[in-house]
Amino acid sequence: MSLRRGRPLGHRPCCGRFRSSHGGGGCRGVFTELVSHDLNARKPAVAGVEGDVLGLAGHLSCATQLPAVAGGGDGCVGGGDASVRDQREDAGSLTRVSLRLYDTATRELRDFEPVEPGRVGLYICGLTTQGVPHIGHVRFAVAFDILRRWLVRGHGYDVTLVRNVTDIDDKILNKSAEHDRPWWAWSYTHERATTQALERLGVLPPTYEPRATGHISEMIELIDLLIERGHAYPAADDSGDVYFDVRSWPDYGELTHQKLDDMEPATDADPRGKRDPRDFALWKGHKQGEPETASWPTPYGRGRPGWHLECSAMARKYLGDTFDIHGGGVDLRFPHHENEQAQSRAAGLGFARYWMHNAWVTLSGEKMSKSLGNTLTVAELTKTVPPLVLRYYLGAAHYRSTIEYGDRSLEEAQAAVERIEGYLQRALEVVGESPETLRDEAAGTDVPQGFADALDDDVNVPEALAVLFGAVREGNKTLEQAGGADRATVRHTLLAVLAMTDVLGISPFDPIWGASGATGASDAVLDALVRAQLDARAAARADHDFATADSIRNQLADVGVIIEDTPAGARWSLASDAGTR
Ligand SMILES: Nc1ncnc2c1ncn2[C@@H]1O[C@H](COP(=O)(O)OP(=O)(O)OP(=O)(O)O)[C@@H](O)[C@H]1O
Ligand SMILES: [Zn+2]
Repeated sequence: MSLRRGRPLGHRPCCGRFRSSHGGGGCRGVFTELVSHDLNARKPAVAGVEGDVLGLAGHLSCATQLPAVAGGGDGCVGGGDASVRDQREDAGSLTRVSLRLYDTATRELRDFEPVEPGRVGLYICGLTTQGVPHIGHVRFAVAFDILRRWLVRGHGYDVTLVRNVTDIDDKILNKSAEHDRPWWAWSYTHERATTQALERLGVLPPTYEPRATGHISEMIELIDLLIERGHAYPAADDSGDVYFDVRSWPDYGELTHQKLDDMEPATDADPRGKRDPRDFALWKGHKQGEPETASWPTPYGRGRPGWHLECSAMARKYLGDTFDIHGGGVDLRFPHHENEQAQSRAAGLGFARYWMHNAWVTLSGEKMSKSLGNTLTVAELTKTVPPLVLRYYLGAAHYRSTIEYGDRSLEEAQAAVERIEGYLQRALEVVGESPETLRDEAAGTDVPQGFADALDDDVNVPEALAVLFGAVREGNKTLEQAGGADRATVRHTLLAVLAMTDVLGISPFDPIWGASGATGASDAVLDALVRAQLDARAAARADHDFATADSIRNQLADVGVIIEDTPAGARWSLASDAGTR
């Protein structure tokens, strides 16, 4: 394959099937409850970073809308069409433009070109293991999981994903002390809870998941470098702190487009030992009353990592001095990411070339947050909502749009998942194959052009879903054709839908849902049991024993199993409140 303009090495062009049949139409059935443009950004510690930080204004005219689930989406290509306009390169063949990502540093959509052809280094800031994760906490992981899948599946990149664990900080020390637990036990308990929550939501494990406390020597190395270059200094008092000297770095504020002179020190900034109250801690000296085990020896005295420094040190170790994408929640832009970038660049490193930030999950317009007490934990919510539905819910909105939590929007997500699942099950019946036998083939199937274009347009999942539901609608039409559906046509659409659900991490047949109790193994057992009942009912009807047949039907209905009699036999599904009756 020859190299094409704007396409990285390893980029796998998609086949272009379905291009015209699923790409067009208007935007129908929007989830207005689910998504709003209200960024509701928490006020930064300094002046000057408010406004359209995620670059939404005027850009996502359609990206914040989800396709109709009841009727199938009609596609939603109007809003983002400038970026999905194909470039003609080879005579007679259309190829899509290359991947474009919204870079929150430059505040524009940029063509994505990796440092090293064919490879992508992606760093995302993971959680501080101070508590069990709520659904706001895990949104970033779902959003970047979709990006990662698309980089691999759509572009053939070899992706190294690093998601750190902040396993020591003030909050962890305070909370563990409150609960009379060692800080490391408290931290590890919540690291496990986080891993379980992410696994439950089908988030693929990162390539590396480094803990801050395992990278002290890398941090010291970076501090030494910064001191040597005149950008850091040990505190003037004997606190053992080491600070970054913001005045020594003229580009400080570059990431969030602020000037140092316009910045005010954070209200909780401790000025003792600092040259400037805006200087931030690279290293925190051990304080009296803190556990000895929460400090490590350094040339500057015993202490523990500063939050910002750990990410710079771990990104460098696993991704190199310069890497491709750095991501995280929008609230991390300042001061965390600004400081990460300043200290890394001041140390002579290139650091991240693209910055991506996801918006918040809000409840009644407020950021879902432990401190506000308006949280819903993943563990609690998935007791009543299938993890697949929650995954769909968190991933379906554009990553730069706020998700306002609401029961209705969760129900809509459930309906969307059921629509996909219902279609896939019917199509599988017609082709007479199982999801397991089709898995490998689906993994090698190209996704429709419109779907690829949407994801190449700054991971526009709402638009990609519109294409997916367009295919489901077409697939359903084919299945309903009088005289029986053509098997080859059904199979073709079935594979395309399976491929699309794979990319978004919402394939109902992914074994991960079985492990977490949503579908899969437990469903297979349930299916066998219900089918045995349906066979008994069919036998009763054949014997004209309608009382028994009705009784079986009623028993199933009582536990939430809905039966639909079709020319091909009885089919069953679960009512949305099954299991809670
Ligand atoms: N409501 C939310 N919506 C989206 N992302 C969130 C939300 N709350 C936290 N995050 C993200 O979770 C990640 C980890 O955050 P962190 O562990 O610092 O918790 P936090 O922001 O202090 O949460 P809380 O306010 O609930 O204590 C960050 O990337 C942050 O952007
Ligand atoms: Zn970080």
